[in-house]
Amino acid sequence: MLTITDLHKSFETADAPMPVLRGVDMEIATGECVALTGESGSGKSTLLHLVAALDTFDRGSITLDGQEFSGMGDTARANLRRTRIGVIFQQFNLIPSLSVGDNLSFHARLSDRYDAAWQAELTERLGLSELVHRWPEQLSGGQQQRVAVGRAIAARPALVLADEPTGNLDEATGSAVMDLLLDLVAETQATLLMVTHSGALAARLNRRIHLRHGRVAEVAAA
Ligand SMILES: Nc1ncnc2c1ncn2[C@@H]1O[C@H](COP(=O)(O)OP(=O)(O)OP(=O)(O)O)[C@@H](O)[C@H]1O
Repeated sequence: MLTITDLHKSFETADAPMPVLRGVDMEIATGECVALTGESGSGKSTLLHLVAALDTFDRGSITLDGQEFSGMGDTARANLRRTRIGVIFQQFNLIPSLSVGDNLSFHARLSDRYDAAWQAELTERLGLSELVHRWPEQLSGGQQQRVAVGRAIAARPALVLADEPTGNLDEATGSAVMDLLLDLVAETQATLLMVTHSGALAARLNRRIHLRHGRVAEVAAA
C-alpha cells in the first residue's frame, strides 16, 4: 500500500519559494495500477520524484507498506530505491557504457536481488534475447524502452513508477511496450503509478488520479 498524506513541496526561486505540491493526498492499494494525469506544470513529475525517493519534501508523509519516507537520509533513500522501487522515464535513461544485458541486470545486481532464471525469462519476454550484446545507442527507441522496463522489473520491486514511458514512441510501439509493462507488473504483483497525458493509456489502468495546481482534483475509475 502506498499512502501519501498532505504532501507539500516547494522549489526555491530568485524571489520566493514556489509551491508546486500543495497538500496531495492519495492511497493506492498493493497491485493497483493508477494513472496520474493533469495539465503541464500541475506537479505530476515532482510527485513521482518524491515517491521515487529521489528528492525530499517539505511537509506531509509518504509511506510504502508502512515505511515512512520523511526523515530518511540519503543512504536510506538510496537503499529504498534499490530494493523496493523501479522507475521508468520517458527518455529511457539507459547507461550508455553498459551492454543491453548489463543494463537489464544493473539494478537487480546493485540490490543483491539478481536472479539468473528471472533475468533470462525477462530478456526473452521483452524480445531482447538477440540484443543483449549490443550497446543502447544501437537500439531503436522501442527496444531501449523495453530494456528500461526490464531493468525496472528485474529486482521485483513493490512499486513501479513510470513518467510518460511511451511519450517518445510511436503509437504502435508505445502500445506494445505498455502491454509488456502491464503484464510484468501484474505478474510480479507490483503497484504501478504512471504519469501520462494519454487518455487511452490511462483507460488501461485501474484508476485515474488527476492533479490540478498541486492538489488532487479528481479520482476516477479509468
Ligand atoms: N527543480 C526544480 N526547480 C524549480 N522549479 C521546478 C523544478 N522542478 C519542477 N519545477 C516547477 O514545478 C512545476 C511543476 O513541474 P512538474 O514537472 O512536476 O509538472 P508536470 O505536471 O510533470 O508537467 P509536464 O506534464 O509538463 O511534465 C513547474 O512549474 C516547474 O517549472
